[in-house]
Amino acid sequence: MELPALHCRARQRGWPLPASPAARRPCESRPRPRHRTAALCAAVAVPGARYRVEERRPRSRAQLVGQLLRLLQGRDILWLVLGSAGLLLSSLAELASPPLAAGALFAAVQGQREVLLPRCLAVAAVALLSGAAEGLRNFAFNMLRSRLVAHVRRSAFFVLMAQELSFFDEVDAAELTSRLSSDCMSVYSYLSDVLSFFLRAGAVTVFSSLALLRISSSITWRVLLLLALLLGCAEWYGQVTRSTGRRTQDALAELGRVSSESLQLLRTVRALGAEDLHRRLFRRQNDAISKTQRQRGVALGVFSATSNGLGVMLQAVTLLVGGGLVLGGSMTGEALATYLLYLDTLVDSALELGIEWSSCNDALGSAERVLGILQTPMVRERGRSPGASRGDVCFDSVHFAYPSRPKRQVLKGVSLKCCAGETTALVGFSGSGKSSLISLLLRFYDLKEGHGSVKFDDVDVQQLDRSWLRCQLGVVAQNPRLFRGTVAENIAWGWPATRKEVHAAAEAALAAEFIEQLPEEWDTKSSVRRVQWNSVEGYDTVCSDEKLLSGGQRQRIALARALLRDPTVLLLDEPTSALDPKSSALVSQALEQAQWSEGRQCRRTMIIVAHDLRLGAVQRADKIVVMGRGEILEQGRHAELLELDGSYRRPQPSSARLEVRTKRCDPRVLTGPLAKGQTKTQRFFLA
Ligand SMILES: Nc1ncnc2c1ncn2[C@@H]1O[C@H](COP(=O)(O)OP(=O)(O)OP(=O)(O)O)[C@@H](O)[C@H]1O
Repeated sequence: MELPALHCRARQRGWPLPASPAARRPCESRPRPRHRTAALCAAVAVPGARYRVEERRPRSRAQLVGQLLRLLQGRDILWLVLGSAGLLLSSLAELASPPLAAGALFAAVQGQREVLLPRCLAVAAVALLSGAAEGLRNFAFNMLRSRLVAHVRRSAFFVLMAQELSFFDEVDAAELTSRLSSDCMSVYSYLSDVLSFFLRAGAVTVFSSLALLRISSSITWRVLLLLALLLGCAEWYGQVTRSTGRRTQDALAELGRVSSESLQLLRTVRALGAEDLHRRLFRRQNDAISKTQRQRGVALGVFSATSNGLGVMLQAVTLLVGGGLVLGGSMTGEALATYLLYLDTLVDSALELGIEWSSCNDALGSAERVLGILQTPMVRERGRSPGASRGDVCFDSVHFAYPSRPKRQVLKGVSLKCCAGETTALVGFSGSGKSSLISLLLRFYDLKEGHGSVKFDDVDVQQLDRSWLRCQLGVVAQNPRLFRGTVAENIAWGWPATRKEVHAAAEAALAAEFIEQLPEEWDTKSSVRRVQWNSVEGYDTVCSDEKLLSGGQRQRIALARALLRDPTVLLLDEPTSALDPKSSALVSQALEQAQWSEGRQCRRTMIIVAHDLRLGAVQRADKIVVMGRGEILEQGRHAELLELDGSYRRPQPSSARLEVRTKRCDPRVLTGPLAKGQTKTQRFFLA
């Protein structure tokens, strides 16, 4: 059968085709209970495994199939049994049909009216049975696939969400996103190919070969020789499909990365005048995809020509040898007709088998990657949740290196006590480890044993429940990010709050005034909220990251977010960086106001990371800690440090000051050639 006809037939039957994995149908399934997801993850988890996803790939195909089958539970088994029953019935019906059809044909040729009708009825009955069995097979396997893919995708997402931040330092988030979307779909095609289509084609190939051997072994060995050639050809085509498919997937992933980065950072791209560079990068990947598609097209052309030629040759050889046997009287005409019909079935199924073998291997690769995610151990440990907290923070001889750069010591024996209700300002050179201290307190990273400890209310943070700990700590990051949603939703993100509480938090963060003046833009989702909350204010304006709001406004929304949770400790990482003096003054005022907790009727502990030493909150801090190269250089109150006449009084030029100087001097001096032995810094100061 011709390849396009084969594809067309496959499409009619709802089988997936190897050339267009992307076009395969998406699948949905009913949500399942949580414990099921945990069970799925546990089923494939390898205890004690390292973080890298690739390192834990299963070694053999059998292991992989075993792992996929272990994902089947409960009702999945029922769908599997039903699908297999349909598969068996449809294969048997396909095998029963050639002798019945040949019998009916010969009854008509020989004028045997009395047997013609029953034979035709038998052909019709087998066709009906085959149709029903096909329907059952497709329906049951489709149900199975969609349920399983939804489980796998959800489990993979939950596993990723449960990872520590250090996991994402080591793997590419874009790659993980691609695995979640495209590879989960490929698991779907894997199941579709192997369980439904591939097994059926395999069964029909074996049974029809046996039937051919039974009818005439002398024709069959010649046929099988030619068939081996045909299978070799299909295997070659499969290899080409596999390698071009893999290259296309890689190029598509890169194309997605380039295009999303270009569009997300369009402002920066424009400001740098780098549009041409981005066009070139995009074109390179796009051309790579076209090239692999062209190679695939050539291979398809060669394969269809060869397979059609070999198919015709098979029939010619059968007619030649079989015709001789019929003329010699050692074979009946009916047997030859049955043989030809079986041959057609065999060629069809053998070609399908050859083609699907390759797409099955492709999908197996994807399944492997997805299972790699599922094998990543989740952080499950539950620590203590002591109830109320005071807000004492203590860093005790902390030595720390990021897991992705284990040789670079970021903190070298830092000891620091931040008493409850006091404000501590961490100042110092860029890269000296200030934000790393905050990350350790938040348990974004854990200290290794013997590398000191971080204590919250005199308890090592590693013994505390992460969620409880993070509820006690309110964070305003250096560059706060907003989610797509209304301003009110953004303030209450992940926290059950009433509208009144959202307003109070916005007021405490001095954000209420600008929020109320925001334009009212609605989308369907927020208009639901509008009815619920009966509100028509700027709080329902839809915003998203870096859209609509300025840096200072986003920082105040982040402060409102933190205050809504009424934490005992406020962690502020560069709260006024990149703000103009007016916004900076507003945020400073908001911070001063934010230190008093109305709910707890006490002062919060505040830890401020700052470059701007003029910030009121820094100068008024109970303790100012000056850091340099992972160590504490000096600490004390503002006046004490000024008196000390050390790093605090005469800091190295910070990035902000560098910026001011850069604006004043001739840019050519900064970009011109360096004198012999001169560093860029020396050139800058000379300028
Ligand atoms: N996720 C990470 N993985 C590896 N290294 C990191 C990571 N985050 C920060 N670092 C490195 O740790 C060092 C300290 O960084 P940190 O952000 O703590 O400094 P900082 O004092 O807060 O700097 P800045 O004032 O510029 O924000 C830097 O050398 C930085 O390159």
